Amino acid sequence: MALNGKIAVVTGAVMGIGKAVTELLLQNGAKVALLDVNRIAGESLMETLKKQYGQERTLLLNCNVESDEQIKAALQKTADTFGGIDILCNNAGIMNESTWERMVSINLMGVIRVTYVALEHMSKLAGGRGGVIVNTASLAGLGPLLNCPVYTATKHGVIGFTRAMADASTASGYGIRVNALCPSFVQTDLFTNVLSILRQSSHLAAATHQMIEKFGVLNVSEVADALLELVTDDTKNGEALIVVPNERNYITFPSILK
Ligand SMILES: NC(=O)C1=CN([C@@H]2O[C@H](COP(=O)(O)OP(=O)(O)OC[C@H]3O[C@@H](n4cnc5c(N)ncnc54)[C@H](O)[C@@H]3O)[C@@H](O)[C@H]2O)C=CC1
Ligand SMILES: CCCCCC(=O)CC\C=C/C=C/C=C/[C@@H](O)[C@@H](O)CCCC(=O)O
Repeated sequence: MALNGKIAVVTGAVMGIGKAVTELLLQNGAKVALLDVNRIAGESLMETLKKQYGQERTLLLNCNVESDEQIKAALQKTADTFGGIDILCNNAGIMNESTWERMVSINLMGVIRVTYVALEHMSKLAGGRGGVIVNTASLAGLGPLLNCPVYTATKHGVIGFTRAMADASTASGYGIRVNALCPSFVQTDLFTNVLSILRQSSHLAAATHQMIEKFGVLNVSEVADALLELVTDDTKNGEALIVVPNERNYITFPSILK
């Protein structure tokens, strides 16, 4: 998929990975609707983006992915403003085991909610143009993080949902590719906050620090570049792309499960 003129929706767009993804999509000619709950950071980012990319290529929408009503309004506003939706980056997520039900509602259910509303705009069966959906999972979606079992579960769920939706799209003729991005640790506020929590209490802090040592810490640009590959490579559907520093690999799932 060539990005010039394409219309993208990014959730969790104003900080961290989502901000890097938004900027890379804009650099490649796309228009971007930024969906987030952080108004202050969003308005500050929009000032920068409008100076760099003009007034017409970005749209900031206050949208909590826990709210079906807010999601429907945001995607309708995007379609009305830009003329449709071609790309969806389900990126919004948190890591807080002490509010695990909210984490499930955002990390997994949020991906499901936004995907289902986006199908009404993107699917060729609904009059859409087709397109691509990339869900930000995690390396913790492929293997367990012992200090955050519920976070692990949400990311495993994102990958399972991604692969099932990819197969459903192919079988149904939606014209939409659906892929998952599985980064290791990434230098963002989410990661910094986790480290501060570990310092305070977790008896599993040592094990987590060992994993950080083992897998390394990515910068957000490396993650955004990997997402761009999933967006632009029309051969990719139902894939899970692992991203670690200086390396990217597509996971091969057991053939019995294909
Ligand atoms: N930072 C890391 O080490 C890794 C992060 N990930 C995943 O990447 C995604 C982005 O994480 P980061 O950029 O690190 O986090 P971040 O905390 O830097 O940014 C997350 C963004 O999502 C927004 N957000 C949070 N809850 C929301 C909601 N209910 N509705 C709409 N927006 C909401 C926040 O306001 C923020 O702008 C998450 O899904 C996370 O699980 C995956 C692997 C590693
Ligand atoms: C705890 C902070 C979570 C931050 C957000 C993330 O999603 C980071 C995920 C990064 C890495 C996850 C690694 C998971 C590894 C497991 O699959 C397991 O293989 C670890 C085994 C480690 C070892 O070999 O000892």
